[in-house]
Amino acid sequence: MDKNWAREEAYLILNNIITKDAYSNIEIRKRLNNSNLEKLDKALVTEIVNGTLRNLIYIDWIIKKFSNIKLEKMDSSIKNILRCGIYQIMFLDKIPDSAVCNESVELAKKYSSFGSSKFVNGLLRSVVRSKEKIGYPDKSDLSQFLSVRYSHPKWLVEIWLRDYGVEFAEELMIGNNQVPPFIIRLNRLKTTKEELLQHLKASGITYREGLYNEEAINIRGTSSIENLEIFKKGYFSVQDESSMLVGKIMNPKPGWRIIDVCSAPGGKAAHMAELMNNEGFIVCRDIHEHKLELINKNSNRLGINIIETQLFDAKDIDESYLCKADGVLVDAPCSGLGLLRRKTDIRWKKKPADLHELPKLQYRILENASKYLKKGGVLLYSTCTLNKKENMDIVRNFLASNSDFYLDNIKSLIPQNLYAPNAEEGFLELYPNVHNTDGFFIARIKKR
Ligand SMILES: C[S@@+](CC[C@H](N)C(=O)[O-])C[C@H]1O[C@@H](n2cnc3c(N)ncnc32)[C@H](O)[C@@H]1O
Repeated sequence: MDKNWAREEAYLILNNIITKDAYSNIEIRKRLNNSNLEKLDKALVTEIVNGTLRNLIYIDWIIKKFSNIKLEKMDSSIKNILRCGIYQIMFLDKIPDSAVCNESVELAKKYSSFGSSKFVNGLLRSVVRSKEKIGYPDKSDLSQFLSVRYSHPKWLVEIWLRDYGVEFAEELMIGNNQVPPFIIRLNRLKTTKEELLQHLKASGITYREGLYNEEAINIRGTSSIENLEIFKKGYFSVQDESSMLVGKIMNPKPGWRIIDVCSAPGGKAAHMAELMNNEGFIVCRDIHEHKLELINKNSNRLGINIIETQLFDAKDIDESYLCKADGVLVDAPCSGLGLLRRKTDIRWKKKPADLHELPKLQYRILENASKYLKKGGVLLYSTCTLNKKENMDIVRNFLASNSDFYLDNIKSLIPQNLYAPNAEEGFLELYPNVHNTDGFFIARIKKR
């Protein structure tokens, strides 16, 4: 295994994510799919990039502690070399600290200058010398302490302290720093569970059952899922169990007409089509044309032919669909704060201002979408965020102004082993620290 190469690749990927604003999950997948590195090296690259991003606030706090140059003034390549180095020193046992220092110095010479390599050497060696006593900021400023301790932005810590209290907020942040499980969803239109499991085994992939959904399989042992023949044949999709619960709680029947107003890339629509045994009709809309293409490609791969894609802005109303649908899905654009484990860059790329406009947009989309529903139809509102203003507040406001709608008891629709204290009230909140899923919100609303 060539650790040097792997660590250079990790630095290059991290640099692209931070300086070119690339999405962490997409950048890692793209670079590793095209790389000649071996499987173990690829795993190390992923670990260093995601680990550094997950712990970025803490790592930057350490750099500030040891540097006589202000972080903001530092050359970005040097900053990112230091970040990768400090992650390895503080969090990884498998690489000796001296090797990390030496290789970071070589990277600094290659991607910056000889002078900067001396700075990198000095700083990293100081970190190594004091690593046992670096600690965290003082607890007198609790949100600052938690922000650095768990590498979450201070503004987000403050929202969660307000919404959940200290103990739960802290547990949530610990949950967000865990490596998430890799879950796939069996496609019963194409294969059986037994057959899929045999194929996984034959491809050297280890697996266990999902936690909540019988079509969920938790897998390990592959870094390039798209290259697998069984993926190309449409035997499965990649989807977290939280998202699968959207389909389960919609509980669509064969023959239903469904409108998915914010549908791309179409994971939940495809699941609903599978649950409907590919019988009925699903209109998938989005405002981004290129994303609709992904839905079409995915439907073909999965053998689904009941999905039709349409470019349509959910802020507008389509008179031709009024009172026509058995089910309407509003999987709303949101702040994505439930995905911190998976999309490791979200926590420092997101800004508080990004959250301000969302509730207005979400409310408008929900209100418009509700008009497409038949009497007795199901309106499902979901987000992958953990922010009450984008979740229950939207649903409550909607119900307050639309008396012909009510929250529907979902107890019989969710797995018995799922902790869901609000199921009878018609909604579900999922948390990484409680459910080991992405953070998610789902409400099932019915029209009288
Ligand atoms: C959370 S994602 C949907 C994920 C999808 N349901 C799935 O399971 O794959 C939200 C989607 O809403 C789309 N979107 C954002 N604003 C929209 C609008 N005004 N009208 C329609 N779609 C919108 C985004 O492009 C994005 O694809």
